[in-house]
Amino acid sequence: MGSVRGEGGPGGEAAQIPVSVLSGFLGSGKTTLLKHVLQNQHGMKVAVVVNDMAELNVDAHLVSRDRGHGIEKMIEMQNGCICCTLRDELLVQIRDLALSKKYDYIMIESTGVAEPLGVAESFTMEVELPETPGEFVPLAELAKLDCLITVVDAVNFPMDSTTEEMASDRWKDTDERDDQNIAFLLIDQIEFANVVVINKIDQVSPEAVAQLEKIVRKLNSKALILKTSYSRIPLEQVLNTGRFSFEEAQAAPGWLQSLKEPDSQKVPETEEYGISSFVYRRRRPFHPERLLDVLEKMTSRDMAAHVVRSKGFIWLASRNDMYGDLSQAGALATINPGGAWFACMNRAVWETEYSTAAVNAEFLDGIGDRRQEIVIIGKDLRRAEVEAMLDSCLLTDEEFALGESVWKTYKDDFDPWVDDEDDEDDHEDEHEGGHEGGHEGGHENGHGNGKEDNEAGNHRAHETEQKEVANETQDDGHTEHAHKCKHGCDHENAAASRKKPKRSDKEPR
Ligand SMILES: Nc1nc2c(ncn2[C@@H]2O[C@H](COP(=O)(O)OP(=O)(O)OP(=O)(O)O)[C@@H](O)[C@H]2O)c(=O)[nH]1
Repeated sequence: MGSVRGEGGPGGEAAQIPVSVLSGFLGSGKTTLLKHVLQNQHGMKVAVVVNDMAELNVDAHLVSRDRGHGIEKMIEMQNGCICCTLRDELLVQIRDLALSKKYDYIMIESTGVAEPLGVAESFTMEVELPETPGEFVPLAELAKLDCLITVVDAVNFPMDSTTEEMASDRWKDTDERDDQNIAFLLIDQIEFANVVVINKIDQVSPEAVAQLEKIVRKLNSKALILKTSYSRIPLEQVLNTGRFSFEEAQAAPGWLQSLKEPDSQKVPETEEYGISSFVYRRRRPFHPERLLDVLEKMTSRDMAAHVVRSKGFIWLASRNDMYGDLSQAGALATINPGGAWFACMNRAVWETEYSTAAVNAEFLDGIGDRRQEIVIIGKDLRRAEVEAMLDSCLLTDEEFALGESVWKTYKDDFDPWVDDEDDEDDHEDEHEGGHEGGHEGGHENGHGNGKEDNEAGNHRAHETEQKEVANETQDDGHTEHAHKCKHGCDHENAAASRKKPKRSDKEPR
């Protein structure tokens, strides 16, 4: 991929900086796509804006851990959504990135509840020029919206209540909309996209993928549709595509509607769809066996309807040296190896190389920086219930008093977190393969939402599955290096990550 800056190219005349915007429901694979792009683009200076609705920006942490793979600048925006409450801030950020003239491209990852229409509308707005206060220019003079990409989760998309006809007839019938129907958010995200990525096809049957493709096509007759595992898209389909057109956008129902509403009447998407979040923080390890049981419950059909997404950093009693990355999206949950706790490292190393104030602030006697820190996002979320479930996994006082030598003996059925040598081998494989090489090294719980019984069918049954798949060729033609690749980990070297994590690993999460 060449280094192309707007229409003028680097050093050329023009040059609004091109912008691609990633949307897609919670947990569909946006961060995975962003990382895939950053790791595989060559020579472009890419600035990324990562927006998370929760107060803790886990995505930004995961993306910045891959710094050095094409990412030049990371802007974190949390506690709101760039298509509504944070729109003004987004405008200023894009303006500043464009005016700096340091970057070739901007990629924006919006929250799972963002409406791409709202983000696109931002490009019709004006921004004040910082050096000449009072002078405004249209954002579109500085930055050019290149492409809106929506990632669709093939596992969790509610196909059981959706046929093509329903999608095109019933769902589009505004009379039938009720404010809290997330299905309509999914529809909006698909309808207003230039590229729709149907992701997680490794987890569903070819028939289910084909049906979902038909639904997407009914909803959006023009978009390019890509079908992927781990969001591995060809880069030229999402960067410098020239697919977004203001003329076409103007024809979309609801275009500029939100700009006409007075601010006082604007309802944030989180409220509109009944979605809320909280951060679960504790300073006790989880018992691995009890955590596995709870993850099974959280990914069950009933519970997944409420706990739509959880992600964050966990402390497993049986693995006291490293934190794990927990990620649950609807019916799927994984735990991947994260990095070393500071408490397990040579103090002289991190004291000289990392911000001691930030690290010291989270140190407690006996446990160091170890902790649970998990963002829970849900619809009509029953916080007390979820907290009680997770609390039941924490070691009791008696168990805690027994110490690490006993914790290590606990039954732990999560996949092993790989050793350094294996990790290096796997990453070599990945680079040779020319893609992110992305299978989870973690434990995965899969629940099919009961879809195996219906015509969408053949999702994985309610089961617990250890991923140990070797070099399996996927439908999209990629070879999947499965069992030990640490998807989402520091690609430089796990040894480095364990003994000396990057600064970003330990910046306040
Ligand atoms: N099995 C499988 N898992 C996937 C695939 N793509 C992504 N995942 C996993 O799904 C989880 C969510 O992926 P993310 O990329 O973080 O999703 P997201 O859309 O950025 O999530 P939010 O920002 O929280 O809305 C992670 O554990 C990913 O590793 C896929 O194609 N197949």
